[in-house]
Amino acid sequence: MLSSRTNKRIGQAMHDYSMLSDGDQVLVAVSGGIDSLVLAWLLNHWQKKAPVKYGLRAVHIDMDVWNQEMNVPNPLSQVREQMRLTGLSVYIEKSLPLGVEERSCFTCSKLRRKQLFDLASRFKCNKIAFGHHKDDLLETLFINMFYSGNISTMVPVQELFSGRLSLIRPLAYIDKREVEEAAGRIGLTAVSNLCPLAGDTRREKVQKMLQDIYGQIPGAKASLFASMKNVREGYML
Ligand SMILES: Nc1ncnc2c1ncn2[C@@H]1O[C@H](COP(=O)(O)OP(=O)(O)OP(=O)(O)O)[C@@H](O)[C@H]1O
Repeated sequence: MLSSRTNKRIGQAMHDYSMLSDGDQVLVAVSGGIDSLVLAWLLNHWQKKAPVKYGLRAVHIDMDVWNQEMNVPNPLSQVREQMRLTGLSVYIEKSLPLGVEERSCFTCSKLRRKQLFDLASRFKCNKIAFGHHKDDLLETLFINMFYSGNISTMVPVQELFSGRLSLIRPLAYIDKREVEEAAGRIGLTAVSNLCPLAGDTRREKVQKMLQDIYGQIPGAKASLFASMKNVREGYML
């Protein structure tokens, strides 16, 4: 159901970083956004044909605190419905409590990450799959340079806790447009994100800047992406 180009690129990323091995138990982190829905469909679909045998457990952290704050109904039934289309059942757990004074994008995502680590341990999963894609990786590279003074990004595979847990990003080689195209082919629809803090302004600024560059310099996106694999350390300060 994926285009052969998209299929090939995802396979390449999985292969380049040895993302999956026999016996892996993968916790699939599903926000309800289009990226993680496509990810869930993909991992479920590949499980049937992959040469390695792995288990899957999809989880969604219910951020009801934000729905209440925005006075909108909880979209859980939509998350369940979309997950049904991916072929995976989803375990839903309420988000950890977030004090009023702690409400920031940073704290919220830090707590969610911690909760995902706990869920992985509880479900005996050695990997957590995230829906980040190529555009996310490129934006993070620039956010880190502009705002934190370092050159780094989210990596396709990241080992934590002395290798007891790995984060994997199978969509790392495909861009947002390809994820959306895949979603269209599969018939998935994003569940809207009603977080009142949504719209990370730093990310939005960088997104706009990058779109502008891609429009002006043909091939810039491919070059920038290639640069992340081609750091000439001898020519850095
Ligand atoms: N509430 C959640 N429950 C489970 N996993 C989540 C949740 N929110 C985010 N994630 C995971 O973290 C990744 C990045 O989160 P981010 O907030 O950037 O995603 P999003 O843009 O809201 O949704 P998506 O990436 O699914 O389109 C998601 O792709 C997903 O794997």
